[in-house]
Parts: sequence; structure tokens; C-alpha cells
Amino acid sequence: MEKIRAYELSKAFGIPSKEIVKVLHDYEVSTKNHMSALSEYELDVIFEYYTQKNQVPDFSMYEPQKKEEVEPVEPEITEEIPMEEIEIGRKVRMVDTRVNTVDLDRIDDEKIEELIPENVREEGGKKKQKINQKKKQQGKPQNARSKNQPEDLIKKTEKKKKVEKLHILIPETITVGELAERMKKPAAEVIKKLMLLGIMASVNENLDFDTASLIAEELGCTFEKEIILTDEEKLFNDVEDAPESLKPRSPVVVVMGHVDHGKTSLLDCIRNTNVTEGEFGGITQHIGAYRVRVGDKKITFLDTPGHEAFTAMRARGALVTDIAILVVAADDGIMPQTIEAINHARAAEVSIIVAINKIDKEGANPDRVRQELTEHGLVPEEWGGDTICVEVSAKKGTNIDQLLEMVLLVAEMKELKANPDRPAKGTVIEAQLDKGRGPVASVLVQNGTLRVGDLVVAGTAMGHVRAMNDDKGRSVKKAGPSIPVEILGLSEVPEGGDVFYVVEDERKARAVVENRKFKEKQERQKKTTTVSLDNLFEQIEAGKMKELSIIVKADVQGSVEAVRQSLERITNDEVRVNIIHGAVGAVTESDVMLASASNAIIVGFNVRPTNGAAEAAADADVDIRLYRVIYDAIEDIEKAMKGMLEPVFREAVIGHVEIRTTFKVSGVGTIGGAYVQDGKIQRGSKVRVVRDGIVIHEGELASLKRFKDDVKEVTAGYECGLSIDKYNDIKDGDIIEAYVMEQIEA
Ligand SMILES: Nc1nc2c(ncn2[C@@H]2O[C@H](COP(=O)(O)OP(=O)(O)OP(=O)(O)O)[C@@H](O)[C@H]2O)c(=O)[nH]1
Repeated sequence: MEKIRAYELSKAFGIPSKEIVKVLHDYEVSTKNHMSALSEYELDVIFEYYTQKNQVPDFSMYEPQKKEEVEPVEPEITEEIPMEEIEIGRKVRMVDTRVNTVDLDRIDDEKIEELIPENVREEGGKKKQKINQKKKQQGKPQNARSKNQPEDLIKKTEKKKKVEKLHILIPETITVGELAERMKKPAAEVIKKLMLLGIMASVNENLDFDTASLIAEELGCTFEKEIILTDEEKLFNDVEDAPESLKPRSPVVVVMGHVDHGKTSLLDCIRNTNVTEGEFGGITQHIGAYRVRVGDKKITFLDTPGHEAFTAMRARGALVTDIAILVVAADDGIMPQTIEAINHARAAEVSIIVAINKIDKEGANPDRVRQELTEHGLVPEEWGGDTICVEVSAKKGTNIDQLLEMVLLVAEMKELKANPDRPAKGTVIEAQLDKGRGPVASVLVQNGTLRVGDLVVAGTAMGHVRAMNDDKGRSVKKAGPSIPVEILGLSEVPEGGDVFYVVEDERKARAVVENRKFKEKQERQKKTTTVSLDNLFEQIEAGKMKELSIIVKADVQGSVEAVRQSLERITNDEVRVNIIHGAVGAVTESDVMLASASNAIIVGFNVRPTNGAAEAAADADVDIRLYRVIYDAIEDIEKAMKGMLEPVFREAVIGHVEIRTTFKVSGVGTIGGAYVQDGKIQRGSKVRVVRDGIVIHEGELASLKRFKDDVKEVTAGYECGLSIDKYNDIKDGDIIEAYVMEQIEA
């Protein structure tokens, strides 16, 4: 009778035999070593333990797929063959471990299969059958707990049941090594799994989240995505509020509509009739928004009418308003900007209340407005829809109270809430530099409470709130949700639409602000039109420059003149060199200012920029070139000028390549296996993908390989592998036309 030994089992399951021995020991079944043959009962215990632990990836493979089909034949085994279970493609095979010199990381699936002797493959099958068959004979459920298990074993098994799958966090990308470490598995195991999925990756290679999570699943781990917080996310407290901490807040309203339909008149009318009433010292100040009292409630109005401002804010991520009042003149009806306003409000998921204005006017036809509204999907309530329409006259103040009542009604339905007991967050409505007071920002607090002394970050501005004024110009110490205030104390002027946060950590805040500034500068540089010798050519090409302005600074007056003359001589038909300033001395800040204002470069001979100048130049992107020899300067500028000669390009087809097969490579995209029909294809070629005679894509070659190596070019009659930059839709039979742009010398 054949015996299964602990070490064989361990190989089949990919777990240390020591562990098997320990499990048996823990269960007080017997004292075993790794060479011990295991009884059927002991096998049951092991099966049970690992099934419940659900930790062994290939464990399920040990169970026959269709138990009832197992023939009860006693196999004849003449020799004990050490077996190992190996996954080949989607199948699992038993492999003779005597061929374990096989380096799984080096060979492909087919080779593995070749290496497995036929009789060994059968052997594996027989062994599996045998285990289950014996259990069947003994009337024991296969892979289930034995009926005659001792009490304490049952208890222990119950305890083990609580052992859960290893739960790991997987970020957007993770190296193979890091993934293995998190799964507490050897990296080789991960590499092997990847290989069997058709992905060749070394320990240091990055896997994307999808691949990594697949491997984790296969190796018996549960996972969740690891969210790596940026500095900003760490700094800004965006924790959701507990429902019980939320208190009602007043609605924030914007007025939109077509030109001249009465937006400003309506805002003025509301302000004049409602603000001063019962307010102390109520001379309204323009701070971009104001609050009005209606009974015991309040409404906040943004006082920049129009959807452009509203959308500009939204484009910056600021969702400020709850309700839009759509003003439609009763004598004019729905006009193009009315429709735009409707669409903008809808896009922002803001409730719309229609104010049919100018009803005092002759020719006012409110019903026509209602009819037109219906045509645009806003069916008035009185016609069975759910759009509230109020007929008003902003000029005469008619029905304004009713309109405000409706705003409150809609607000009530929306159950607008915020948590006043947390650090404030909100949006900058507008901001400017005040001569006496420095940067002044009008902000709308949207959540939390803003207090004097709070440290605020808004866009690239930060600072402690030095003073705060409300919309009546009164100094206030704090402002809660839906309250607009003007704040002083920021380091610079933020932009309207910037979201602001009150933060704790000044050091982190500074880092975040610096980082934002850096990014902004990078953005600006991308769009910059400041000239430098490096971008001269592009600028000329874009038609932005016909004259190169230069400031010359030198150590002695003689040099200034010599340089001026030499440089002016470079002037050709395309570009004129213009020395706008020449003087003796170091490159100073005022030189940089002049250069910046006149889009000039600075050329210095045997001089250095002052500290301030270097800094200013970096800020303003002014190109300072320092030379010791005049000839070098002339050569540099001449080179740049050559680039200025308007280049003429012509397209030249260099070859055609036929795609014969394609395959997808994770992290790379679609690779085409191809054959060069004529000419050649080169690295960096421009390509057109032609399918059935139609050009379906134009782009650039991303990679070109012969076998595994990157090559510069592949000529007619040879095969190659290629991929196209940002294009993964190549198919068998596509023709890739490779071409280059040739410059025609003038
Ligand atoms: N008769 C009458 N005239 C009104 C009423 N409301 C506004 N107007 C007049 O309509 C004209 C335009 O009003 P505004 O409030 O400037 O309109 P607006 O929509 O703000 O216009 P823009 O700011 O240019 O987009 C002004 O001459 C107002 O006096 C109203 O209810 N009745």
C-alpha cells in the first residue's frame, strides 16, 4: 500500500513540510517528521486545516473535479517518485521533482511540458485519484472533517477557522518584490505566477494594480486599493461629517439670464429692500456676495450675475451655489443666453427657479415665457411640472418677497446642511490687491467656521486671517457655513474660484503652496513666449518673432561696442538683431526687468549677474548668457539664427510593413508582429496605419524590435516587432506606412 509522506505533500502544496508536521503536532495527532508516511486520517486533518485556512493556492487541485467518475482501481506503483505540482498554462500537472533542475523563471510553458516524462504525468493523476479513492473506501467524506475526530481537535479546528486570509493593500503600481513582501511570499513565487499568466517580470519591475491584485487573489490574499495621499490631501481635512454633526445652513443663490433681462436690477432690488431692514449699520459693501434676511431665515446671493462667472468658478472645481434664479424678461422671452444659463445650471445640478421679470412692462407676456420654458424642459408648476416660476418686476419691486419665499422653500426641500464645528473650507469669490490693506479676498465659507487668526491656504496664497469683514462692512470674528466674508492677511492675491482650507500645520502648508507655485510656473513656462536662444527657432516658426532683442553687458566700454557691432552684423533677411541696451557693469535687476518687458535676452561678457538679477531672471524666465570670448557668443546666436530660417519640409515614404499578428503586453500596449514588405522602417519613423486602403491612424513609432532587441531599423524581407505611440488598435493585415519629414535646404 502506497504511503504519502509529509514532504511529498508539502511539495504538492508549496508549503514547508515542517509546517505540515507542526499542524499534525498541534492537533496532537501524532509525532511525525517530514519523512513520515501519513495515514488517511492524518491526511484528512491536513486537508481540513489548509482548506479552512484557504491559504494554499493549488490546494483545490488536489480534489478530483468529478468525484463520482473516479474508478476504484488500485494503482500499482513500483517506485516512490517525489512529485511536485506545477501549473502549466491553466492546467496543473504533477512533475517529477527529480527534474527539478528546471529553472521555472527561464523556460517557457512548452518546455516545462516537454520536461515532464509521460509516465510521470500519469503518475500524478494516479496519486490524486488514490488519495480520494481511499477516503471513499473508508466512507470518509473527501476533504472533509473526519467523523471520529476527537473533541479537542474539533475545538482547535474551530479556532483555526478564524484564521483569515491575509489582507494586503495594493497601490496603483507596485514592484514584484514589494508585492511578494506584502503577501509574505517569496518573490520567486510571484514571478512564477506572473510567468504562468504570460507576464515576464523581474523583482524590481512594476506591476499595475490589476495585475498585482490578480496575483494576490491567486496567492490566496484579499486586497484593497491603497490610496496614497498627496501632501495636499494630508494637509486638507476632507473627512466627511458625521450626520449628527450637520446643522441646517442658508442657501447660496446665483442670478443668471440673458443680457438686459434684469439680473443686476433684481440683485439690487433684493439687496435694497431686504438688507437694511433690521440690520445694524447696514451700508452694504461689495464683497462679491451678500446676505438677506427673509423672516427668520437668510439667503446668500452671489452678486456677480451671469453664468460665465459661475461656470468659471465651477471650472476651477468650486461648487458654490445651491439655487439659480433664472431671470427671463416677460417682454423678450427665452433668448440664447437663457438657454446657456439653463444648461450651465443643469450641468452643475443646481435647482432652477424662474423669475419672469419686467411684468410691469407693456407687451409683457408671462405665459409665452412659460410656453418657451416648457420647450426647454422646464415645465412650470402651474402647468403640472415642477419648475417654480414667479412673475416679478425688479424695477417696481413687485413679488420680490414671493420670489424669496420660493427660494427658501426650494432650499428647505434640499435640506442644505453643514458642520459649523470644524475648520473652515470654502471658495474664494473674488480677490484683489488693496493698496493699504494688501491682498484682500472675498470668500464664501461652505463648511466649518472661519475665525480670525486661522491659517488659510487658498490656491498659491496662504496666511493667518488678520481681520475679517462681513457684507455690511462690519468687522467680525468668525463666519460659519454659507456666510461670505472679506479676509485680510493672505501672502498674495488668490484667484476667484480657488478653494480655501483652514489648516493646522504651517510647515506642510508652506510646502504645498510652494509646490503649487512650482507647478504653476511650469505651466506658464509651457505657454511662455519669453525668448531664449533655445526656443528662438520655435518662436520664429510660430511667427512670434521677427526681431531678436539683446541687452549687452560687458566689463569695459570697448567690449560693449565690439559686441554690439558683431552682433548687429548677424542680422539677415528673416530676423533683425536689435541691441536695445548696452552698458558696462554686472547684469542687474533692472537689466532683467528691461529684458522681461521687451522680450529680450541678456548677453554678458566677463561679467556676472548680481544675486538679485539671477533670481529675478529665474522668476521672469529671462535668458542670461555669459561669455568670456566674443566669438562664442556670435557663434551661439548664429546657430540660433540658422534655426530661424524658415524650414521647408517634405514627406518621404521610406517603407511598408505588414502586421501579421498582434499581442497585448501589460503596461506596454499592443505589439504587432510584422514583416517589412518594401523599403525599411526606422526607430522614430512617422507612421500611418492603413486598413483596407484607408488611413485610420497617423502617429509615431513607439518601439521597433528584432527578437528581443531594440533596433534602429529593419529592412525589406525581415520580420520585426513594433508598437505605435498611443495607439493600440492595430490588427492583423494592417499596413504600416513609414515616412520621415525631410528638410529641403533653401
Ligand atoms: N420695466 C422694467 N424694466 C426693467 C426691469 N428690470 C430691469 N429693467 C431694465 O432693464 C434694463 C437691463 O437691466 P439690468 O438689470 O441691467 O439687466 P442685466 O440682465 O443685469 O443686464 P446685463 O448686466 O447687461 O447682462 C435696465 O434698463 C433696467 O432698468 C423691470 O422689472 N421692469
